[in-house]
Amino acid sequence: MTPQQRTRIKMCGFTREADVLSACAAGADAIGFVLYPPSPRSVSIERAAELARWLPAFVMPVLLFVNDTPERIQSACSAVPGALLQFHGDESPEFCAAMSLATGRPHLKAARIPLSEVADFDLLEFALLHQQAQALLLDAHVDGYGGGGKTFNWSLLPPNVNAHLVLSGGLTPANVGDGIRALRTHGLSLAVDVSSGIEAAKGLKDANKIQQFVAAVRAADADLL
Ligand SMILES: O=C(O)c1ccccc1NCC(=O)[C@H](O)[C@H](O)COP(=O)(O)O
Repeated sequence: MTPQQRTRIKMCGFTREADVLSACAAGADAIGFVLYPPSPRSVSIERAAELARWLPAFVMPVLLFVNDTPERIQSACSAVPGALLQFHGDESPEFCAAMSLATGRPHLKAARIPLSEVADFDLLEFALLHQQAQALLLDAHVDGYGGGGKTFNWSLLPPNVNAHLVLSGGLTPANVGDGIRALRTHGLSLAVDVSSGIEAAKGLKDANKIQQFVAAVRAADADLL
């Protein structure tokens, strides 16, 4: 039986102070900064540190990496106190665990799930491999590793995954309730993660969409809790 907990919300890909403030005011639990230069949402370590200083107590900064170096990960952790790490590339379980140990920071590991052959993705095996992760972020497999604004077929994921789950990939105010209902009992707990669905353009968030997204999550929880 999955413990009945409210759905926590991570919002990702921030580049502007005003957007960070909007997300925190709306009720985001975590704010992600993309430290992957090829992404249009990418910020420097210094910029991430500047933006993270606007976070109130108890709103978690998340630093997102794709196949990065231990040195740059360590440098980013020094610049952004208390940040959670998110590994969104091809990082091995050993690398992720070693970086959490070296930095003292928990990590999320992204599972990039094929859009069509979801059934071919062995989530139970992935969870077993990444047991050291604080949670698994279930994202759609898109070109460029992430932030693609596409959903995968949630109904094809197995239940009873022995991990905390973060549903990601193509979530919007219109569909996030369905995602919560589809996956609420699949893991030890459920959170949601969004980037494209709260944007006016890549890296530029829309305050109304942010508020609508949070309201939709709260409404889904109210139905289920
Ligand atoms: O957001 C990006 O540009 C990005 C680039 C490369 C790797 C990961 C990236 N984002 C990771 C996230 O956590 C996103 O929130 C997640 O992929 C969902 O994005 P979206 O489908 O746009 O909501």
